[in-house]
Amino acid sequence: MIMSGVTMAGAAQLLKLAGAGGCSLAAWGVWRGLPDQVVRRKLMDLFRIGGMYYRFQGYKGRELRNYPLIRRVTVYINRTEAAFRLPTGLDPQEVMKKAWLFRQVFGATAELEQGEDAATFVMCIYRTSMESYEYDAERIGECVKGIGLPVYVGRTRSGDVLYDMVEHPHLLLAGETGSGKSVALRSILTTLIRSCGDSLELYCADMKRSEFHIFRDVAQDVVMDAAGLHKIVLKLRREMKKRGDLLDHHEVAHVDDLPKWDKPAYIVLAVDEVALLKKEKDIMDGIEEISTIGRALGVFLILSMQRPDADILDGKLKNNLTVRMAFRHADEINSRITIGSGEAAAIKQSEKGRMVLKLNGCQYVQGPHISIEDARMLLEPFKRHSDINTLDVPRTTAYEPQDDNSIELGVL
Ligand SMILES: Nc1ncnc2c1ncn2[C@@H]1O[C@H](COP(=O)(O)OP(=O)(O)OP(=O)(O)O)[C@@H](O)[C@H]1O
Repeated sequence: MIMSGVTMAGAAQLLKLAGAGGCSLAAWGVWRGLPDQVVRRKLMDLFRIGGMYYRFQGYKGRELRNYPLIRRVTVYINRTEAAFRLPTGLDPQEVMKKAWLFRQVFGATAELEQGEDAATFVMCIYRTSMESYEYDAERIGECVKGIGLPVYVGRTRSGDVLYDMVEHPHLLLAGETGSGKSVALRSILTTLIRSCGDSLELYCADMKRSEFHIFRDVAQDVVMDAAGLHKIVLKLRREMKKRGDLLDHHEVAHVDDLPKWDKPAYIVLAVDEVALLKKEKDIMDGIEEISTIGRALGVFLILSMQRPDADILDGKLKNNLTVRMAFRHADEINSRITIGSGEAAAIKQSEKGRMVLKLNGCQYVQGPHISIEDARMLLEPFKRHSDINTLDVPRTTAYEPQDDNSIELGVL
């Protein structure tokens, strides 16, 4: 419900002052104090401080500035909205990069959204902050129904956020210690396991040796050190070679286009604290290779790290990790490495599980909370009671490649 740009009380006060012939200065003072006017002034200051204007030369070479045009400021019961349009020549990316500044000026509940028309933006200042909430397996199960490889991210004020890994393949989670990465990984993997069943083969590598043990006997393999991960990477490399041959044999470009009887399961490799593998060149090369060719072959990555490490994220791997979840970052520089803007540094320490999701633009999302005990209970029905590792078992498919020895074990 709209309360109107000029609040009722404010308008009444304004009229009273004007009607009584009260000094116009007082009326001006009241007008300036109206919520929408305060927002307009603060926005103009923000454009100035943030250099969000188009600079051009005027008469006698004088520098002139063309600022964004504030089209409206509307005060609703639960939020205040301000819409503005950029002047021609000002790059919208420059504004998106400085989205953190809107939170700094208007508080933690301010969010910036880019309109369909690239030059229009809407900033919302909500009255309440996004609340944390518990993982509800039944509801989330309903939400993700029908999605091939669903990643349930969390909630914004306008509803649930989820996506299909098949369309947006490789994911990076980054954030400082205690920001909520492990809980998010737990929730994402629990949802994947529960919704995909046999169409998913999960491999987990926990470099911190902290909690992936809950996926033992559910995932195909859970390893806690570099040597174990090295073996998995080698297996996946062989599997990718097989799948490449399979696509070639059926003359299709993606595993989803294979006939049903010959379609392999999706593979997800989740690595917690990948930065600890920085010196393991073989493993990092293997991970980079998956990020490059895995998509069409149905092999996907979920990587997490505390500090976004520029060495690891430089180059190919960073470009291939198309979806990023940036939990609280220590500073703007780190946040820029992860999502290309400083927004993740504006997340407060108390906002556990809050992230900036970079997927077709950036948005703030609150992830659900799930305890280790609850995850263990939800995974119980999916436990294998024998020790079958499917990549070791020959697949019974219609097509079996003849030459499978072209990749030497031990050499990546
Ligand atoms: N979505 C959430 N909702 C509410 N509380 C959360 C959420 N996520 C995390 N927390 C709280 O924050 C604490 C730390 O979270 P978590 O262990 O996931 O951090 P982390 O980023 O993995 O830290 P580290 O890198 O040190 O392992 C949790 O024990 C939990 O109490």
